[in-house]
Formats: sequence, structure tokens, C-alpha cells
Amino acid sequence: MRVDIVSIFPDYFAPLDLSLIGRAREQGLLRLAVHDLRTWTRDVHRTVDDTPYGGGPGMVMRPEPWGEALDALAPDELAPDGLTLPRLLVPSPAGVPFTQAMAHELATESHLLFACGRYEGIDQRVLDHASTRLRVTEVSLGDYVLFGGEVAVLVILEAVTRLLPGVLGNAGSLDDESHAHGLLEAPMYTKPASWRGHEVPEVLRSGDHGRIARWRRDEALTRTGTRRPDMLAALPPEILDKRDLAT
Ligand SMILES: COc1cccc(COC(=O)c2cn[nH]c2)c1
Repeated sequence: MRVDIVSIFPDYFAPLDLSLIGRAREQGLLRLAVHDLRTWTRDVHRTVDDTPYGGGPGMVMRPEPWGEALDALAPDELAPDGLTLPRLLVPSPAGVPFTQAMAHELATESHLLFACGRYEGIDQRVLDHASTRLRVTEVSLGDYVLFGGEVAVLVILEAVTRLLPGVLGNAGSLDDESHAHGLLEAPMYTKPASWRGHEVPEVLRSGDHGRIARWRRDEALTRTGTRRPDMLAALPPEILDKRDLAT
């Protein structure tokens, strides 16, 4: 997977050389390039923003540098399969919610482009024009406002990269994690069995895998019901099937 990130703070992405993403890059699973938007400015002050039409506070990112950046990074190319266009993701408070399902979808893309907005946002015409040759998605991590898209790109990249085959050592850990089956994960324990007067639930040390699986499912349902009733409501009925919860 090829990933291009455009930002006025390219140094924000230094952490991507570390940890799993760093390894994914070494393994050749990910080709990541970070670009400074100011590369595509023409004036001596390398201006990237200006005042908003229609008035209002703050500044808006000018269209010209973005247009030239996207021209350079996504020329009228077709993905190797000749079918799909590169995907442009723009983190924004006004975006569609980013979910694990979207992470899985993005993990199948061959070329991801990220545009990091700053100030009050990017001139809308940048996204409108980009839509003629890219699949553009404004994506939100949550209902809050950041200074810019950089932190959101780090989050999205981590969620997507860990799904790439070969990145996670123990692929099994993808199976039952929270949001994998529409439920939150059950509580986890490790040694010692007793710690500061707190015991590991006996069932987890019973060796009875059927009972353990039922206990974990029950805990996951309880947790999801109390912490995320919205997720519980979205569950397909068979998951709530009481039959296999009978202890
Ligand atoms: C595209 O224009 C802007 C403007 C301002 C901030 C940002 C960064 O994104 C967020 O703040 C965000 C992402 N998910 N939830 C909040 C982008």
C-alpha cells in the first residue's frame, strides 16, 4: 500500500518511523511519504491560507497549493487493477464517522492520500475538483475539533496499517478485539492469579474452553450494553441469541 500525506507540519509524522508502522515500512507492506504543502506554494512567503469569503473568524486554506499537490501526487492514474482511483481522506469535524469497518475497507486500497486541514478548513473547491479523479472522503474521528488533521491521520493510519496482512505478529488478535464482532471486548487478565487481593475470575483458569467462551461473550454483552447501548441496538439478532449464552 502506498500512502501520501500532505501537511503544513510534516514533522508531525516522525513517530510513523517507530513501532509497527515503522516495521510495516521496512517489510515493504507500506510505502509512506510525507509532503509539505508549502512545496506547492509560489509566493515568497509560501502562503497557504487566506480570509474566508462571507466573513467569519479564522482563515481558510487556499485552493491553489492543494490543487498542485494533488496533481503531483495523484496524476490521472488508475490503480493496478485499472478500476479504482486512489482514495483521498480528509480528516474533518464535518466528516463521516471513521469506524473499524472503514478501516478494513481502507486496508484494501492500493493508494491512500491524506490531506491535513488546518485553520478553519480547506477551500471546498479543492475537494470538489479532487472528486473528478479521486474518491474523496471527509472523515471524522469524533465530535470534537482539533487544530488540524495530522493527529487524526496518525490514528487512521494506525487503525488501517494493523489490518494489513503481515503487520500484526499474532493475526489472531484481530479476531476478537473490540468492534470486531460488533461487541466490546471482554475484560482481560494475566499472571499473577492473585494481585493486591484481586483474583482472576475462576472460570478463566478452569480450562473449560466452552465455559470460558460463554463467560467472555456474556461479559462482552454486559459491557456493550452498559457502555455502548448504541452498539447493542445495532447488533444482528443472532448475536444476541441467548441459546449459546446458557451457562
Ligand atoms: C479539514 O479542515 C479541518 C479544520 C479543522 C480541523 C481539522 C482536523 O480534523 C478534526 O478536527 C477532526 C477530525 N475528526 N474529528 C475532528 C480539519
